[in-house]
Amino acid sequence: ASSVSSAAHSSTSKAHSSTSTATATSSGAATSSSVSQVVVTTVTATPSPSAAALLPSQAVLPATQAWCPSKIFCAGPLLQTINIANIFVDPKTVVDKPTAKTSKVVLADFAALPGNTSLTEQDVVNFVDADFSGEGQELMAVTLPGFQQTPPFLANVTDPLLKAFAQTVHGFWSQLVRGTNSSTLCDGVKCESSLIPLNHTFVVPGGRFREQYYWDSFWIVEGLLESQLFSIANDTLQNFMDEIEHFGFIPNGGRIYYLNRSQPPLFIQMLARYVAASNDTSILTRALPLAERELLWWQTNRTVNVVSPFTNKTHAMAQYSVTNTAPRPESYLTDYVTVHDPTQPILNDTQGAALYAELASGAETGWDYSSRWLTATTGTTTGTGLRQLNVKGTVPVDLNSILYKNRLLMAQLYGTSNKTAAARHTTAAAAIKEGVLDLFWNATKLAFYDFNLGSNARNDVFSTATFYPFWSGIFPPEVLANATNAFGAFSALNMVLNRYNGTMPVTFIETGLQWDAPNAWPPHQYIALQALRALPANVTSGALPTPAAGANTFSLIPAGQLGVDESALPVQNLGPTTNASTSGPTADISGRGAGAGVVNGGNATTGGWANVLGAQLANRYVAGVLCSWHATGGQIPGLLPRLSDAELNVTQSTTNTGNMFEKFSISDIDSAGRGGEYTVQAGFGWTNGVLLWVASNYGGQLVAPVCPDLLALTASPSSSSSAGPSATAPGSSSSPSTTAKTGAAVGLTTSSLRVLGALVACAVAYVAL
Ligand SMILES: OC[C@H]1O[C@H](O[C@H]2O[C@H](CO)[C@@H](O)[C@H](O)[C@H]2O)[C@H](O)[C@@H](O)[C@@H]1O
Repeated sequence: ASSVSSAAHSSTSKAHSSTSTATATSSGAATSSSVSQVVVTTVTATPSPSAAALLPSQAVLPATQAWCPSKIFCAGPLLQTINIANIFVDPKTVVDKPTAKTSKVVLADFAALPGNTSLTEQDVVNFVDADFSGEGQELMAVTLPGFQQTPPFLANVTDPLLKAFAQTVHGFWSQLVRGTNSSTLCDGVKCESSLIPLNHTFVVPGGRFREQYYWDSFWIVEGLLESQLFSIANDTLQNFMDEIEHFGFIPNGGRIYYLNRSQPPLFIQMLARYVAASNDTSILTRALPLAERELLWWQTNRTVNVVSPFTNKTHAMAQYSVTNTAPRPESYLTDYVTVHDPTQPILNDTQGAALYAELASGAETGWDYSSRWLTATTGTTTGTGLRQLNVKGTVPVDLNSILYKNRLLMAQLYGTSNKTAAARHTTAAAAIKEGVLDLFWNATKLAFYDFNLGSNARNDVFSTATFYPFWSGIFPPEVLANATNAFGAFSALNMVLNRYNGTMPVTFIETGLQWDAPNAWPPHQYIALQALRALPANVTSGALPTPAAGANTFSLIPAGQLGVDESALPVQNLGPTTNASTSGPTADISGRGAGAGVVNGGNATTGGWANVLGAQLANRYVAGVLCSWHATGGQIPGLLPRLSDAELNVTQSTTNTGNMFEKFSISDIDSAGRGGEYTVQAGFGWTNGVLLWVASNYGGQLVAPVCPDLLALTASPSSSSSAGPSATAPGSSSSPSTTAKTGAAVGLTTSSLRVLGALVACAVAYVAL
């Protein structure tokens, strides 16, 4: 890097709300040419009312984790004490702060704090302020090399507003591209940091996710390739290759506290997409041996033999399974509370350790957390739900579909250059495919479900994981047999498009977990779209089925597929005091017929049912991203005026310039998803990547959406969803919602953690007595 100037806003704690700006100069470790000014952190300090209060007593420390030896950033007395003090809104903040002093001095300062019985929150605040610096300070923004204002894919987008929006999103890469700042990087002596320094430029998801993430990068790379930012895509791959070389696998994210786990293994898919888009086959010399190594890691560390109760055949299948007996450092308080929850039965050390392993395994899935991983789906508050995690007892359909596709891509990438290796991967793929069809496919319900090792049967939670085998090219014989069955496998998506304003939710179960209803995530819209595109033409060329008179699109779904009754489906609001009906013909808020009248579904599309659903979902995705961005302050000069302050006040966005959210909602298109253990993040890598991919691939079919009227939203008391055209006027102007919107934060945050923290304090005190 030639010139460097990085400004990092470092908010320290809730009790001390000062903000500092550090300017650093460096030669930089990033490969790109120059560095621009950027704010790299997002945490807002909030004053605590209880700074003078004594800290609650603590549970016994968990075992030290061999994989995470830092006495500062890994499980141990220092991290537990800071978390018990609960001085940050987000427990990830402190583990992303490099120390301001040597490790030795930090540990000595910690040891010098008053003993547990007289330690106050203010003592901990003072300690953190004195001994740690700003989170994310080891990273710097870098200027994108080869950035084109008008990349070729924009020519595919015909609607002028959407063309301009896609171009705006293309410009957002500059806000998310990072390099390691060698001048602020800790050497482990002068200071210590949790960052895994990377040699090459990378793109972060955004918000609290300040580092490179594994599976997020797949959708980021899809977008980078549309933007023709080939060198950044290459850099991303080089970083992953460095990690495989160094660690033997790709960690969840670029911090040492992620080193006990991976994430959905999409490196080979990124590699194949990069080679196809750039024609740069030279990368394969380094990449193929390392891809082999990654596959071997999954085979050695994450594979179980499953004897099928259906065919009695034995299949070697992959699962997410992490060895871990302590809270995740980045979610320390959350995990600690889950294990020590006083409203739940007391767990002994072995049970607590097993639950910590489940929590880490859940994070490895990328779907942290979901009813997919629970042994039961009742009693579903976050606390009680997570007690029921059964990730290690689950064989997931999406993971095995990804590995199947990885094997096929490896065979393709070797091609004729190494026929033996190609044949080996083709054989491995065939074995996985056999296992996927045997263990996960339910030929009656026409859907794929995870396999439960405990019950030796398929689970019945229907989720977007059902689309992964289709995306990877695995088609059950029933689907290949006829169009009715093929549609049946996608009939839930058809129902969503007709019955709701938003996109495909993860599941139809509302648990408060972020990978459940009502949340709809960008990666899954992409997978569903790709699954539709992958279906063979002979089963997709017919018209979109329509419900019988008096029925709605729920009736087109095979019996039992969703695992929930129609009356238990999420509700769609139609106005301040009106919900769509939960049964009968008016439960569909759209018009009927092949593509006609689906809210924000674009113009009627010609072609078979899969094309129609694809175009509708693509339009719906763009509607959700654009409307929520506009509702939080986004504007496009000359095409999309900024909303008035009165309107932006509804989303608390009067000083904002538009959020690209990480997750969305089945029913709201003007706000983000909700729930989970951290507040909704904006940025956002995969949202942008999928938006650009959709713009490129569906550009001619995209029509500017009708966004909800925000002022109408303030008209009424609380409700969970918003904003949709009324049932009588599909596709027309918006109708009101009842939700107080927020452009920034939703979910289990400080106050709920404080309450839980207090409960835990009581419980621990009680146990101590
Ligand atoms: O800090 C809690 C958890 O946060 C991450 O998970 C979520 O964000 C990731 C980045 O966008 C995404 O890859 C993942 O699917 C999300 O659920 C992190 O990956 C977890 O390991 C972490 O514990």
